[in-house]
Amino acid sequence: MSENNLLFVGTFASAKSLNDLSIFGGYLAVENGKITRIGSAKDYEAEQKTGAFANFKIIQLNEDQFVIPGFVDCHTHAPQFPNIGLGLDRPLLEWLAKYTFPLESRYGDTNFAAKVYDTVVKRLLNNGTTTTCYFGSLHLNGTLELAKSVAKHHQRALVGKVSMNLKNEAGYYNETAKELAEVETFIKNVLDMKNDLVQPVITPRFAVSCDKELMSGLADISDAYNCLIQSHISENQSEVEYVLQIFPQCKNYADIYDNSRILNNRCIMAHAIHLSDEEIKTLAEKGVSVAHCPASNTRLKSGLCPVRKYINNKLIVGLGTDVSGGDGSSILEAMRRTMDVSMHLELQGHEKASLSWTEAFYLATLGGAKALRLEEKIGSFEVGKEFDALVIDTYAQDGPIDKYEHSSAAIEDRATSLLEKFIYLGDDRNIAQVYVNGRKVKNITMK
Ligand SMILES: Nc1nc2[nH]cnc2c(=O)[nH]1
Ligand SMILES: [Zn+2]
Repeated sequence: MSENNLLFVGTFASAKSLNDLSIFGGYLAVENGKITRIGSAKDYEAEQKTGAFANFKIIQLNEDQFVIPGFVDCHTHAPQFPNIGLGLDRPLLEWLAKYTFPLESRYGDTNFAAKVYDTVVKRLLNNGTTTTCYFGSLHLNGTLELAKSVAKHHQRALVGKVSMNLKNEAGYYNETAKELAEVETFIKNVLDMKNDLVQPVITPRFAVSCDKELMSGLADISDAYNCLIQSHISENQSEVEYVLQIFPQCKNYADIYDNSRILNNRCIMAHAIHLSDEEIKTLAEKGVSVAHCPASNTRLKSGLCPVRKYINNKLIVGLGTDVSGGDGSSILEAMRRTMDVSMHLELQGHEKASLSWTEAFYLATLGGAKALRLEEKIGSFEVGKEFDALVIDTYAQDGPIDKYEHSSAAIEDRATSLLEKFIYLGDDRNIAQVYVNGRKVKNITMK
């Protein structure tokens, strides 16, 4: 029996598209990290008898347990985790100046960075986030510590060294030539790690912190290394007004980035709350994806992001926690906030704006994988994809979900109800096992 060959037997749920939730009972085989076979319960019985699975470690789930794809967090700030749940009394630009830049400035200290980042990565894996797209800080070596923590704990991630060259009160920025050189060194260092799970992402913070020269230089580096590029757009009304003042030649916020050549199908933009129809069209045409961060958008009083409208306009959308603007690091929580914000929009008169729990589940998994251009590898259960997955134990001991004898007779499909309950009520106590590329990175002993 090989530890590299795993055979899960039980119930599997994954979203194949926004409107196609697939739930089936049967088996799923993993060899060297990849899904190699999927079959029905009947196939399993038959093949088992032939000894076809003799070389597999069998993980037999009970009727209250099921397997789902790992969660994808398309946007969070690792260095801001010490501030999680603190300082949420100011809107964006004041919040950055008062709380965020002073904290991020400390990550020149690599010991401090290593300690914080280890805690961050462990917390996210415990929450079932198998893939994260991270903002680090301005510091080259500090952010390399983040890449090292990710590799050490076997998470899948995109890691970005933040770029800023415009002055701020905290003195937290770099001169342009130094910044461009450091970004290139950062990329080379991450690529030299030769870790298939970790890739660099170019990270101009936003147009308040970066001029056109820096952003165009970063666009060139992104093209040269075929790297993804991430930033923030149109999060807060005062931010939008300010950037239009400092880029008077640009007709709107998207135009600023377009002029710097950073809008393309390798680009992920966080927030995108206050976009005009023209900007939505530009982002969709360029193939830009949006990281929707509902917790942060509420806590920093930024606004209600019209996700349904974006999906209808063919924008690719994934979910982000955006710590520490966001007050939680769990994608389960982000799914619920997504449902709430979309319902608040509907209650305000935006027709059919609300997103269902199955749609939120899609955004948290395959939607996020698409947003990060990882859909060929992860996000759903298909033969050939890498096995990033969570084993869910619905009624875990001391967990948040109680088992009742009777629930609504209208809910016929037991497996679907278990997933629905987990999405509305579950937390990390229900996430019994976490796998990244077939390797177990969390294990709670199950009944
Ligand atoms: N929410 C959020 N928005 C930003 N815009 C620029 N930087 C940040 C940040 O750190 N957090
Ligand atoms: Zn952010």
